[in-house]
Amino acid sequence: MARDSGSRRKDVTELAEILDGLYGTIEARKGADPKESYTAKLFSRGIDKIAQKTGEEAVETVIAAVGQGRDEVVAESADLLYHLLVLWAARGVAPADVAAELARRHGTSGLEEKKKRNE
Ligand SMILES: N=c1c2ncn([C@@H]3O[C@H](COP(=O)(O)OP(=O)(O)OP(=O)(O)O)[C@@H](O)[C@H]3O)c2ncn1[C@@H]1O[C@H](COP(=O)(O)O)[C@@H](O)[C@H]1O
Repeated sequence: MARDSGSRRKDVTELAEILDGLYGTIEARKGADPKESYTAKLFSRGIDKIAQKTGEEAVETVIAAVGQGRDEVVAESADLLYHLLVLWAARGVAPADVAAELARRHGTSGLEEKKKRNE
């Protein structure tokens, strides 16, 4: 059964808090020992490797979406979100930057926006 908007808001707030905490942990791993931390290992390998891993996780998520169960979609989505946050941190993008961009788009139809882009 679909969750009501109050429950959905609570879920989204919880997700935002988790992502914010995870982003803080990721930032704190900059300069940490790559032998002690997977995040530090990714940072030490540079943006090309981080981008490659993020792409792989995106592909694994869509493969799960079309051919696997809900649990696999959830697990691959968590991997993807983690790697996306590492990519943001590597490029100096804060969650607030993406939130602002989504807020700016909110209420504008995707089709309308596409039309403006092609004008
Ligand atoms: N959420 C995650 C998370 N999700 C996925 N992963 C790692 O992402 C990797 C993906 O697996 P792959 O098999 O694709 O990659 P791999 O073979 O290990 O790596 P490559 O050799 O391909 O580079 C696994 O090692 C996972 O453990 C994560 N690693 C860390 N976190 C979070 O980051 C925090 C900090 O972790 P550390 O930096 O390791 O302390 C942890 O407390 C977690 O909260």
